Amino acid sequence: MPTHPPSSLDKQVFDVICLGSGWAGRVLAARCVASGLSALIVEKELIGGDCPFWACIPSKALLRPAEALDDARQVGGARERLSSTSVSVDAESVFRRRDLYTSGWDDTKVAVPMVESSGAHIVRGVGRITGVKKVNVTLDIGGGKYESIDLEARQAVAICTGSEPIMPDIPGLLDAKPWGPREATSSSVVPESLFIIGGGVLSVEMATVYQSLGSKVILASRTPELLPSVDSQAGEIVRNKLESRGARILTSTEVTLVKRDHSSASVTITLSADGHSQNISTSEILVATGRRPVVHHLGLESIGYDPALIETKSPIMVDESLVVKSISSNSSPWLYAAGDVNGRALLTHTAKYHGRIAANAIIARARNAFPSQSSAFDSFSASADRTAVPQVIFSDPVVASVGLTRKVAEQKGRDVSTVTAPVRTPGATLHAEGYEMGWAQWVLEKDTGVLLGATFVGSEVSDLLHASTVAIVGAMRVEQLVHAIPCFPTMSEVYLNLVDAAGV
Ligand SMILES: Cc1cc2nc3c(=O)[nH]c(=O)nc-3n(C[C@H](O)[C@H](O)[C@H](O)COP(=O)(O)OP(=O)(O)OC[C@H]3O[C@@H](n4cnc5c(N)ncnc54)[C@H](O)[C@@H]3O)c2cc1C
Ligand SMILES: NC(=O)c1ccc[n+]([C@@H]2O[C@H](COP(=O)([O-])OP(=O)(O)OC[C@H]3O[C@@H](n4cnc5c(N)ncnc54)[C@H](O)[C@@H]3O)[C@@H](O)[C@H]2O)c1
Repeated sequence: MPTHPPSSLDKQVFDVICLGSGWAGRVLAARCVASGLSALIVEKELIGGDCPFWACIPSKALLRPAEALDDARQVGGARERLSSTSVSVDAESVFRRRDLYTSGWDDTKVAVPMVESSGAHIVRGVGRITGVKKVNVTLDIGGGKYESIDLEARQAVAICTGSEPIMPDIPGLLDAKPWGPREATSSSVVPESLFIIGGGVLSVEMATVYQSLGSKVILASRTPELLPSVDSQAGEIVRNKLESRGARILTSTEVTLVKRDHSSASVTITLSADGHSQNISTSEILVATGRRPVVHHLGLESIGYDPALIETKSPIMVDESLVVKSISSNSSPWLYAAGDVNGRALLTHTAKYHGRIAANAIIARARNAFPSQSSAFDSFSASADRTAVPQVIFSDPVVASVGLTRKVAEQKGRDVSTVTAPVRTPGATLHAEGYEMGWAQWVLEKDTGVLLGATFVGSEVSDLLHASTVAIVGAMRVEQLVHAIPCFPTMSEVYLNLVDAAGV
């Protein structure tokens, strides 16, 4: 039952109205309220958005038990307590742990109180823009009845509607009722075999989860390498580990036909690679072929936004303070788009960052204090989107990267060099005797030595990343980084290996 139907609203005018209660909308609303503005969040599903229920939190909750078991297996003294090397995670307990972290998909336990304690108002329903600073909210209350309310924003409306999975147009796929990210993160069933379409972040993380739970995993990527968004060596290391544990990885491969036999519950997949085709049988399929922004049915046409951009489901174009471009309006900037919907980086931490930047801009404009000239490091510009987006891929081993890869830097016409080093430090070997997979790389601007990108691959490397993020944002030169002394014996001594490799 909806807890905050439209009829529960005691006013129709708010300073700020957010469509969507994911991290982008929640951070934006909370910051505006903390500055004395009133804010309303409109949400059509669970309050909290994707991250706590169907994305980051359940996926990482599912990954952690196998990681902990692996760590124990690599450390003498702990290893001996495991009765045999074939000990694996207990699937039922893994799912139970995941259910705790998602609060059983009940948003009233954590997410609603969190928003309410921020002082933002919440209403359940589908939000739609009906004109400049105007929003309509409709809620289906069952029995063919709807509740609806027209609202007005004094300062701003923020589109924080997130993204949705892309379903590729493969004959038979829809009829086979494949899993998407929601089913993969909320399932309490371990399929005997799982065929994953896609070779990106979600594919690799879910391959790791279901392999650890006992499924036979087959992954088909149309790209020649796994994880094409990071440096190819990182994708190669992850591929080798998945294969060493029994997964079958098919690259440069297209799925051309899917056929589910509803009587036997098995699915036959037809694949094509190098002009040859083959059939593979599986019990379940996961589609992990990327996401696109939720821009349809938002009423954007009512304010002159190009219908072709809505039709093609293109990300909403925004300026540096995340104001929507290309709408017909004579009033000062009032419409913002934050998080996945603007397509800049589809990550929770960037959604939070966008919420912060857009809120800062809304507050400054409400106070007539918005600067006439913007600069990269003012608090109203989402400049990190262009230079220093960090991402941790929770594969085995973990891949943590920030900034430019060599390939992207070169595509941008930058003259760069790379230095690489093993994550082989006293800290790493103390962490785990079997620490053999660690690898790190910096991308440096050739003539200045300024750090542009960093990648770390290995167990427990995720927290190594932030130091490189700070160095990239600060445009630090590798000579300066010699003076950032990492502690002994920690894994951060990989930074010594990198400055050594850079010859400084
Ligand atoms: C399986 C998986 C794992 C992931 N793991 C990570 C991770 O480990 N780390 C990371 O940084 N990122 C991760 N991501 C990405 C992350 O989940 C997203 O980037 C993040 O949730 C985006 O937040 P958002 O606020 O933009 O949108 P969302 O969280 O998607 O919120 C948008 C909300 O808007 C609502 N909405 C849409 N239209 C309307 C409307 N018309 N009216 C009212 N409400 C509406 C939706 O119901 C939704 O609740 C993962 C994604 C997936 C799929
Ligand atoms: N740890 C994290 O930060 C995390 C985890 C999961 C998801 N996410 C985010 O969620 C988003 C979605 O993840 P994703 O893995 O679905 O997207 P992705 O963009 O990372 O990867 C999709 C992959 O699917 C491939 N593909 C597309 N169509 C295909 C087809 N018909 N057949 C075979 N392969 C095909 C693409 O080449 C691409 O490599 C990403 O932007 C990601 O950043 C983040």
